[in-house]
Amino acid sequence: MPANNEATGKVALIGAGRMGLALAAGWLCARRGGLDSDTLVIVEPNRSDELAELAGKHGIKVLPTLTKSAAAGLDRVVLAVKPQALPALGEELGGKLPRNALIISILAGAGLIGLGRLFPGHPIIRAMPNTPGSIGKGITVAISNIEADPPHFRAAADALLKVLGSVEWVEDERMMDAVTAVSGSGPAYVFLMCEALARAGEAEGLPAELAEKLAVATIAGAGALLEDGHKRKTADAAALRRAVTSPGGTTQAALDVMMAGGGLPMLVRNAVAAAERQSRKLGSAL
Ligand SMILES: NC(=O)C1=CN([C@@H]2O[C@H](COP(=O)(O)OP(=O)(O)OC[C@H]3O[C@@H](n4cnc5c(N)ncnc54)[C@H](O)[C@@H]3O)[C@@H](O)[C@H]2O)C=CC1
Ligand SMILES: O=C(O)[C@@H]1CCC=N1
Repeated sequence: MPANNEATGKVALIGAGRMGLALAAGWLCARRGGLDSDTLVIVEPNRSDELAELAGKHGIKVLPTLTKSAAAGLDRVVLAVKPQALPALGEELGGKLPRNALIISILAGAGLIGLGRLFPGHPIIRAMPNTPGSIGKGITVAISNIEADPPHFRAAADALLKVLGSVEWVEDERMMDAVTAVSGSGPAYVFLMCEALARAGEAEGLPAELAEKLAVATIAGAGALLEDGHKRKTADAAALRRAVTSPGGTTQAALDVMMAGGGLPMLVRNAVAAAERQSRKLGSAL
């Protein structure tokens, strides 16, 4: 791969499900991505309508499996299959990839050592994005193996991952399972909260459509306010929560219920611990 010129080489995306499609859509967006039909190949055995539409619009080749000719000249290979599919994928790709091709894995649990066994000698980056990345509002945390230490590898990965939003780098791989549990899975916790808030509104007599509208607007608005307070360093989540909570008021009544006996903080603590354990378990099975 040419040093300091991260966007010139050929990229293969292996697996175009939810996350793979979000990545590909970002790369093919002229303003953000910089890849085109000459530089991107997608490997996906199950063509969804979304994939067919995206590939058709940009003239991207979609292959059911990576051929030797498509692998020639690749400098970055992004793995976006389920962790359970990784061992078979290692065998499928083994020997086909150019020796110095950078492997970028977004698989939950899959550690650098295990990936290194499947792709020996390759520079490898383990990354954990999240679904808000599909609208450029995600956050990805990444770590590289020793072979990918030279800065141009990180720059090459950054260029691909940044289409999803911001990218943070860590040096201690043990953090990746916690990252997966917090920001990788985290959107689901917020969506569950939204579902629960809408259902509670309905239970209090609101029409379903209005309850859902209120729940969505409240979560989206609170998120935007939180992000603004964080960026401008004016208010954190606790300060914003206190600003809603009048003494003896309605919010206090609700928060008393949410905090009773450890309440929501303890539930979230236990939930994140379960996700972190599951990430390690997925990794140890590889
Ligand atoms: N969905 C999420 O919120 C996040 C998922 N991840 C990770 O991203 C990876 C993909 O997740 P999703 O996109 O949600 O899954 P998905 O199931 O939507 O997509 C996986 C795709 O891989 C394809 N596939 C399977 N075997 C293949 C092979 N040998 N070659 C090429 N393609 C193959 C499947 O047909 C499928 O379309 C997982 O490892 C997950 O841990 C990471 C961060 C967030
Ligand atoms: O649930 C999962 O395993 C994946 C990883 C993070 C979000 N989804």
